[in-house]
Amino acid sequence: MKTGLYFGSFNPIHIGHLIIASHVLNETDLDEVWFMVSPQNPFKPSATLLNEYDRLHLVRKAVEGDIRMKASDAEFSLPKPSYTATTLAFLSDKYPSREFAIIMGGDSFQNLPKWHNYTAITQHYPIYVYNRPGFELKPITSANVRVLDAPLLDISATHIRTLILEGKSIRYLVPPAIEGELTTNRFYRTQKK
Ligand SMILES: Nc1ncnc2c1ncn2[C@@H]1O[C@H](COP(=O)(O)OP(=O)(O)OP(=O)(O)O)[C@@H](O)[C@H]1O
Ligand SMILES: O=C(O)c1ccc[n+]([C@@H]2O[C@H](COP(=O)([O-])O)[C@@H](O)[C@H]2O)c1
Repeated sequence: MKTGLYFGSFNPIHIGHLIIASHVLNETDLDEVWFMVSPQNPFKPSATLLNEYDRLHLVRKAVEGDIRMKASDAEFSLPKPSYTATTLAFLSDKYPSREFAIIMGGDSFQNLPKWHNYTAITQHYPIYVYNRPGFELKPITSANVRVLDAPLLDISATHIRTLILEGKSIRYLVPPAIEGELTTNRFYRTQKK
């Protein structure tokens, strides 16, 4: 079984994430994708971050009915901030018969050499990179990288949060199942200090 691990804050999940996951499943030999919801990215401020249980719930809703995808809370019980190398060691230990690969956008890939223990990641796990507008892909020699040939998607969670704050529509940017949840629960309606 080959599992693609898609790490992210998913604050909130959007159709960019889902299109990327589906593209990877269609075009590679990965059998499934796990969305790894990170409680706290070591590099990102937490001011705009919805609590991890709400973000996990939105990811679950977004992938409901697609048997190729699942939401994981594995990082919830690991130390914070969420260091990917730590999570990978934990998962490889817990699931010895699974083969893991990593899926990430060009913005994350560009920063990879600054990540905690990054050579443990690049030496042991293949990385599927999905280009992102505005980010140049510089090769990392130690890594087993496959750049996906796919259209660029100029969609970000930051833009979605701004639209919500301004009272504008986010229709088509998130799956319908979570658009209703975001509205009902008034998520991202107020700017946290
Ligand atoms: N439009 C996109 N194209 C390619 N990769 C993307 C896209 N959106 C997100 N990703 C990738 O998905 C992963 C998780 O991203 P994340 O949850 O931070 O979404 P985001 O839209 O970048 O959020 P934010 O705007 O809050 O920084 C990262 O590897 C990121 O590079
Ligand atoms: O391990 C690290 O040092 C590290 C540094 C920066 C980001 N990450 C992880 O990369 C993922 C992408 O984060 P984000 O917030 O851009 O969605 C998320 O799972 C972070 O925990 C991990």
